[in-house]
Amino acid sequence: MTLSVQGLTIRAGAATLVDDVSFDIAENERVGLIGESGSGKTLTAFAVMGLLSDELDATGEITLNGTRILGAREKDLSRIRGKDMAMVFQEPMTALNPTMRVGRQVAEVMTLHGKDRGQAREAAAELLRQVNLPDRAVRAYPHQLSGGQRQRVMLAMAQANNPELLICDEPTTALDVTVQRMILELINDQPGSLLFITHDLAVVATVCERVLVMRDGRIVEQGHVRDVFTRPKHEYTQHLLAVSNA
Ligand SMILES: Nc1ncnc2c1ncn2[C@@H]1O[C@H](COP(=O)(O)OP(=O)(O)OP(=O)(O)O)[C@@H](O)[C@H]1O
Repeated sequence: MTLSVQGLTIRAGAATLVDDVSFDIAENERVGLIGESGSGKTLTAFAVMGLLSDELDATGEITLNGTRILGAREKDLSRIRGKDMAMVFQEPMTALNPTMRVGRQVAEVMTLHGKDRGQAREAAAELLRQVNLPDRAVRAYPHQLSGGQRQRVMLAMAQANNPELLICDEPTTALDVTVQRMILELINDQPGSLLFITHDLAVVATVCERVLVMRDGRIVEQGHVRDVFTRPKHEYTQHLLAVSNA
């Protein structure tokens, strides 16, 4: 698996929200994406997933295993999304269908990509068990679960087809510390490549090998976590580290 993002620029009218962003993620590589709120992290992740809304104008090149993502037709993207790459969103309630039992939602990600319905149902129950959800979760609706449980449903869905690239967008922000730790361990146990958006530098230090630092739509610094965190070159990275150690 190789993800390549080259010169990604995203505009909304006259405003440039993401400005000439380039990075690669190699097979099994774990990359953290940090930076202040509004710096363009989520938009970058959405562009990689082919999920940018139509009113945004995106240029540059994004390829996954050589297949073009940016500008690809929805029909082609839907074959890749949820299969080769999957995303865990910041707020699971917006990504889950409130009217469908969670077991069925997890199963549907698999039937959509060709798995037999019965097998998918069994595999969904197993995936939900693997993220430490109680058996009753299979038949629950999203609103009947806690925030941490819903986030684990998202993780089960994201893993359903063993994607080569998993993107997590602040998956633990709204959760208490114990549940945060559990979700992080589950993410850490995932095979494959990872793009992990977070405000928590300690998480990046534990989970990731490489880190990208974004500010005002640009990547201001990128490198190995130990280099960037011990010898930050950019003033903004120095600031982020100083604040996190305070
Ligand atoms: N559809 C849109 N139209 C116009 N502006 C948008 C749109 N989506 C996002 N933005 C703006 O783009 C900027 C980057 O947003 P983005 O969500 O990528 O930030 P972020 O770094 O993920 O922030 P956070 O850490 O708070 O989630 C923000 O200023 C946001 O208001």
